[in-house]
Amino acid sequence: MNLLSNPDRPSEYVPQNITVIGAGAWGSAIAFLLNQNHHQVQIWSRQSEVPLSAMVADSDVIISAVSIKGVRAIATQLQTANLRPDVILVSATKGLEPATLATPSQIWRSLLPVYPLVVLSGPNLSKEIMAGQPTATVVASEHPHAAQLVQNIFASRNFRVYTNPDPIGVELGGTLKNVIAIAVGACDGLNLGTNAKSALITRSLIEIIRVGVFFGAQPETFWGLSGLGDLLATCNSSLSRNYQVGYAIAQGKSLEAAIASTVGTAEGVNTAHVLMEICDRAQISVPVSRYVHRLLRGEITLQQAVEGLMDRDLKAESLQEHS
Ligand SMILES: NC(=O)C1=CN([C@@H]2O[C@H](COP(=O)(O)OP(=O)(O)OC[C@H]3O[C@@H](n4cnc5c(N)ncnc54)[C@H](O)[C@@H]3O)[C@@H](O)[C@H]2O)C=CC1
Ligand SMILES: O=C(CO)COP(=O)(O)O
Repeated sequence: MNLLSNPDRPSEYVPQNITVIGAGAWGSAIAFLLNQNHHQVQIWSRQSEVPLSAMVADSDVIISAVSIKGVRAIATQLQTANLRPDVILVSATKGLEPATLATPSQIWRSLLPVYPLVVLSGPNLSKEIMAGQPTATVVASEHPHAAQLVQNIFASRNFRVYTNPDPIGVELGGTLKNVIAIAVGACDGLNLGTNAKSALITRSLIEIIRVGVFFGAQPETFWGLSGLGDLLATCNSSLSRNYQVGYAIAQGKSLEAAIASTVGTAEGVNTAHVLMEICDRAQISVPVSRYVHRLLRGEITLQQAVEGLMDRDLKAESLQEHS
């Protein structure tokens, strides 16, 4: 595929020096997309022999695609690196930090506040991207020029990129749907049917929006690719690791066995615990996520979770619920 044949690409576009941090499934897919667009791409991982600080010295763009447990360590290393003054940072992680309850972008902003930060999130199952299947994503930033630059470096015939001015909303859409994918995987594993699955996804979107609004996000962001879009992708695909964990639990596996049988990181397990701490403190009603959390902690069985959700008080279909 020829990058220059993309009619949307501005004429002043030039290939960039890009470092991708993280050589897991997502970092590899990101590097694959950028290589297809003829950028100078290097991947850094904990196994690399070159120190991260040396590798990023000439980078125009640095993209972090590590799991949440690595984000703070990576950002801390970059604090003392000799970064280009105009470097753009991109966060592609979907998770929440247990110790601080922070999102990845909040960690990046707190440690490296002077550089423009872009959040990349959307319905982006890495295996489909690696297979060249058509995909869309969102790049969100408070710095429109940075979002546009990242849009341009990624955009291709197979990868359509939208900008968005609500980074926290875009980030939370991708992060919180992982908890719901565990619920929907369990729903499918129990063969509860399409009505149940549809109800779970739809009611979950409302609770995701409640949390998003608490973080200062725009509700309409969650109707887009990084909210509803990623919910649909992750809850409808056995490629999703989070879905796989829920499905395996419904097959009778313990959480430990479900995680062990899943290749790669299922962030939703950790996210469920952190999310509950946030929602308990802020009194946000997230019934589906709460049942997932209790299930993962072994406090209830899957059958009790299903019954508990169906037995809740009758109410209006409202976003405003606070109980
Ligand atoms: N695989 C996918 O389809 C997508 C994944 N994501 C998100 O990207 C993140 C990474 O996911 P995957 O690559 O799929 O997981 P993975 O399990 O395949 O890879 C995780 C990566 O994080 C690195 N890492 C973990 N802990 C670290 C630490 N303490 N210090 C430095 N590096 C560390 C690992 O070395 C590895 O490179 C997750 O937050 C995930 O939710 C987002 C979109 C799509
Ligand atoms: O975020 C993803 C797709 O957008 C990947 O989902 P899993 O982490 O559940 O595999």
